[in-house]
Amino acid sequence: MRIAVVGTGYVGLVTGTCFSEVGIDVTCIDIDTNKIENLKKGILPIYEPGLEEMVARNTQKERLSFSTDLATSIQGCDAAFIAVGTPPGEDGSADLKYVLAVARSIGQNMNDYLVVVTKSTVPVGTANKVRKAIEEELTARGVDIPFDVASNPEFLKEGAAIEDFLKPDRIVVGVCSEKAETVMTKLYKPFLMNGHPLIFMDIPSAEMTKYAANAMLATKISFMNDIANLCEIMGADVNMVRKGIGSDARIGNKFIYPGIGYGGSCFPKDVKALIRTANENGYEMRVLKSVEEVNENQKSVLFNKISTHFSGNLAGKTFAVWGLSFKPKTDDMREAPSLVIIKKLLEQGAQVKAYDPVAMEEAKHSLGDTIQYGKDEYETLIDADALLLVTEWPEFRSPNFTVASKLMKDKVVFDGRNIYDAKDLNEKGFTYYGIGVKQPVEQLNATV
Ligand SMILES: NC(=O)C1=CN([C@@H]2O[C@H](COP(=O)(O)OP(=O)(O)OC[C@H]3O[C@@H](n4cnc5c(N)ncnc54)[C@H](O)[C@@H]3O)[C@@H](O)[C@H]2O)C=CC1
Ligand SMILES: O=C(O)[C@H]1O[C@H](OP(=O)(O)OP(=O)(O)OC[C@H]2O[C@@H](n3ccc(=O)[nH]c3=O)[C@H](O)[C@@H]2O)[C@H](O)[C@@H](O)[C@@H]1O
Repeated sequence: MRIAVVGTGYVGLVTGTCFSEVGIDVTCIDIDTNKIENLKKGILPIYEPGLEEMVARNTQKERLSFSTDLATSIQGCDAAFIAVGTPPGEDGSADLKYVLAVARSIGQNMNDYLVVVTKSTVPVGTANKVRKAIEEELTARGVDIPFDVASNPEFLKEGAAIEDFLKPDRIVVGVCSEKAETVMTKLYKPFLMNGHPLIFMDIPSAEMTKYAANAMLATKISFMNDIANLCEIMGADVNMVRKGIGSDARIGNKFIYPGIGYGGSCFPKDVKALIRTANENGYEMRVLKSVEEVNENQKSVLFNKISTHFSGNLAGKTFAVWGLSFKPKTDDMREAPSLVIIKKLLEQGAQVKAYDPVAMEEAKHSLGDTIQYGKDEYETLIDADALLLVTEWPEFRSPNFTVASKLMKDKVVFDGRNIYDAKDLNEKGFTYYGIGVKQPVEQLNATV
């Protein structure tokens, strides 16, 4: 089989590469000439574990190629996947201009039956707009070429994208013809070996499934952040509460980790877009509005603890920040909570020295030289007044706190992801702050 994947970002590049890995001929297309030229040389636009090797392997086997030329690349394809961005417009709704531009381009160039699959996250009704755009272009050309539209939302997580794509919990496909269902079944057959379900449904339901999934996950996180904040007030420990509720299979132990608010390119924008879609249709998503509000507040929780600890005197203080990306194992800085915390510290006249294993180059696009960047995590600690753990990269999980204590000016840790043991740090002479975590008795006595 042969497919084209239009848009070579986090989703398009992973989708195209994984399809080629199972033996399908794939052309990945992008309008960004620089991106495509680099990909041809094996230079990837993003950091995603395992992707570079997989791209190299499949390019070498000539199952994966890169092009800016959509017109040529879609010829002879069974399906064309649209995987371009759908960023939030000013009113929060998903901006469909990139998706529809690709649809028009497909309509202008297709010469044979094609299934046009929307992989981008798009509101209910988008497949109809895609169909209309293609029909208009075919009419303008005076040709009548059969085609189908389908919706195939993507559920991969950055940092684990290959694993998620190759071994999906489920594959959701919205179709409206048997012919399209047959093509999609053939394409996904290699991924179904281990019993992962391929769920066919109508197109609006598939489009809605994507938003419902992200909204549910965001809700779990905001709920736990609310519980964490209450734990703190009431003298309970959210780490214990999380274990206590997570062992109930109905609740589950995933996505209930409190922190400094969810970030990334999708939860914030998809929650906004769903609220907006509902509004436009006369319905109010009350739960999701609160989810958003809790998340906005949560981004300030760590800063508020810092401000309280230093009695509001942050000018001239130096803070070591470990982790910049919105989550570990990615260089993605979109809506990263680190940006909010750093901005607040800088506004108060503090200095920031940060280290991230892969996201520093990307971070420089938004932070520039307003902060210093460390060669490694320990360098950031030299003369620091406190350490802020912002992104829970594996390399930050068990640092040598004895070394750290010798480098730092003041021994204070603000742990935005609850990865350190409060008692252990206290014993090593550190003052510890987590999110909804009980402070050790010794620390409380010392602060009183
Ligand atoms: N990033 C993620 O983890 C996930 C993203 N999604 C959804 O997938 C979609 C894509 O997201 P990302 O991959 O993160 O976006 P991205 O911003 O990383 O990549 C989009 C790519 O599309 C290209 N593009 C834009 N217009 C084009 C055109 N007319 N022709 C060819 N290429 C064009 C851009 O140059 C860019 O390389 C979004 O709707 C997003 O919500 C869904 C699941 C996971
Ligand atoms: O539509 C998308 O783009 C994707 O969005 C998320 O994936 P992603 O944003 O890559 O990363 P997640 O692992 O979901 O983390 C999102 C944010 O939630 C935070 N989070 C996650 C889990 C948790 O328990 N607590 C928590 O605060 C993370 O720190 C991060 O800031 C979803 O998990 C994917 O299924 C979906 O395909």
